Amino acid sequence: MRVFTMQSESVVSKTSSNLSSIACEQEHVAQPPPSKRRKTSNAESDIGCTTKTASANDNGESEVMRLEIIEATGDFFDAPQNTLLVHACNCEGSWGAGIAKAFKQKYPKAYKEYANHCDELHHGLIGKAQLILPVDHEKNSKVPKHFIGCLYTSRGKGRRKDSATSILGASKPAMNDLLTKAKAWNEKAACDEDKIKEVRMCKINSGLFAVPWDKTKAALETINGSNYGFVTIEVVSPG
Ligand SMILES: Nc1ncnc2c1ncn2[C@@H]1O[C@H](COP(=O)(O)OP(=O)(O)OC[C@H]2O[C@H](OP(=O)(O)O)[C@H](O)[C@@H]2O)[C@@H](O)[C@H]1O
Repeated sequence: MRVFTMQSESVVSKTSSNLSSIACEQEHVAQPPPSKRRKTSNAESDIGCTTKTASANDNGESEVMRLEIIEATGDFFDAPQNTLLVHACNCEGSWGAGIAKAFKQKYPKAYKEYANHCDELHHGLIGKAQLILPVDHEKNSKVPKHFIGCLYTSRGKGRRKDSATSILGASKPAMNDLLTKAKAWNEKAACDEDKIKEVRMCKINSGLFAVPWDKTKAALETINGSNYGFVTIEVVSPG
């Protein structure tokens, strides 16, 4: 068991064990085909699977680059290795419906980490995030090396879900928290194969949480991506 801490807070799930097996595998796993991309921002052409990283100016200072949300259509889970897949979660430990149910089916060990985290911290998770390492991935396995990002945007689910205003208010801090954890992970990663290479998200909050996507998108676009080294998030929805 290896716990990666920053400011005395658990940065990644505690049972993200066996990092050595995740670490530095010299794999040559075929990359899935790129999703069909539909540009809805003024991003540079064919930004494709590469998450832009923040750069420094001539004085060596980080430039302020707002988080850019690039929308595409395709299979959300058909993502390259080392992608961080992000979705919104309740704090009750349930991935029982919507895209969360698909996460539970595809990444059962990750689900246990999520559920344990909720058992431990419950509603204290609101506005925070959990970064789960690729615990379902093993060398040469068919399960891709995907990190999972849980944004705790509502305390409850179903009828007990928080108000749209509350969910919206929790979304930006939760994403800030996730990107902080992703940055910290990449800085500590032993080698390139361990790092998060890009960030992919569904239209969080827009389904069962019933918050209009444009509102969540606008809130996330105010984040200074250059603080974290990630300035682009690809949002992939079914075609
Ligand atoms: N299989 C699939 N493949 C690809 N895209 C899929 C998909 N299924 C849905 N989408 C899309 O994914 C976006 C988000 O829609 P969702 O309704 O999932 O999530 P949300 O963020 O509004 O709400 C979170 C709560 O839903 C869960 O349910 P439980 O509480 O567990 O019951 C959680 O645990 C939370 O509590 C929408 O664009 C959907 O079109």
